[in-house]
Amino acid sequence: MDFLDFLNFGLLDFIEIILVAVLLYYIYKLVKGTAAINIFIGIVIIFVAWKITEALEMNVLSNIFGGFINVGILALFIVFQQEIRKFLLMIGSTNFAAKRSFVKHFRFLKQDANIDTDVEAIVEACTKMSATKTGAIIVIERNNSLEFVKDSGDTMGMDVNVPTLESIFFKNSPLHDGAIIIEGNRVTATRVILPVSKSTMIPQRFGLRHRAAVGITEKTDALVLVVSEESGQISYIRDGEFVLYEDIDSLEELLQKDLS
Ligand SMILES: Nc1ncnc2c1ncn2[C@@H]1O[C@H](COP(=O)(O)OP(=O)(O)OP(=O)(O)O)[C@@H](O)[C@H]1O
Repeated sequence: MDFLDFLNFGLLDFIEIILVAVLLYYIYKLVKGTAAINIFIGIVIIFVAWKITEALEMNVLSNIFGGFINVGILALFIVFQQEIRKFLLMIGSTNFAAKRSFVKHFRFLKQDANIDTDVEAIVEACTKMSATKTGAIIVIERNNSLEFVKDSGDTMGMDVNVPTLESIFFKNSPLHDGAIIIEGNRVTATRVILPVSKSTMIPQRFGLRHRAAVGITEKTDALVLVVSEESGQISYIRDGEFVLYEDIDSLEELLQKDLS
């Protein structure tokens, strides 16, 4: 009855299949639209070629392909450095309510993050800048630290309110270039240079400002609002993707929810 062994399908097998599916989904989400997908396909092709040449006893070729594969896990860590980092961040900042409230207990360590963000003021400032086609990029920190990008700009300590946000991005202001970082209800940095996304999924009409917004949300769980200088359009970017919303009230609701 050995050949029927595969029918002994237990609960653990079922759970394993679900977990593998979840893992594959996250890997796909990670490499979707990036150069990593081509590298991944390349590795799979070399692996298949290695197995075929090994089975056909084509020793020279199989040794060459085998040599590539045997460089192994170390090469994978180097090639997929960014993706592995993002993967770990993604796991670390999963939206489980329990995890979020757990992280919140440690927020007392950061004074700024302890105070609720004035979402209403941020959205109102964006609406006003949208009407005057004033370009802006506002990054709101959540659980992942943004310290690594803050260094590229100027350290600030201003309360979040409509006049402050408007005056930062006012075209003739010395602070208007680059992004601002908001922690809790404070603008803690201005003129910040964010990492630019290399994703091929971003439509051509979007320039560097929008790519920078996607870039920082690919690497961290920050939320970003962008006001386009060209069209006045307000974009909401989270987890490396543009979040669609119906009107300005639903944008405010979305932000409130994502920050709670
Ligand atoms: N890496 C970056 N980090 C932060 N801000 C950036 C970055 N790159 C560009 N910006 C900001 O975006 C501004 C304009 O960029 P660009 O016109 O290419 O963006 P865009 O996405 O087309 O936006 P818009 O619709 O407003 O023109 C720059 O002047 C700068 O303030």
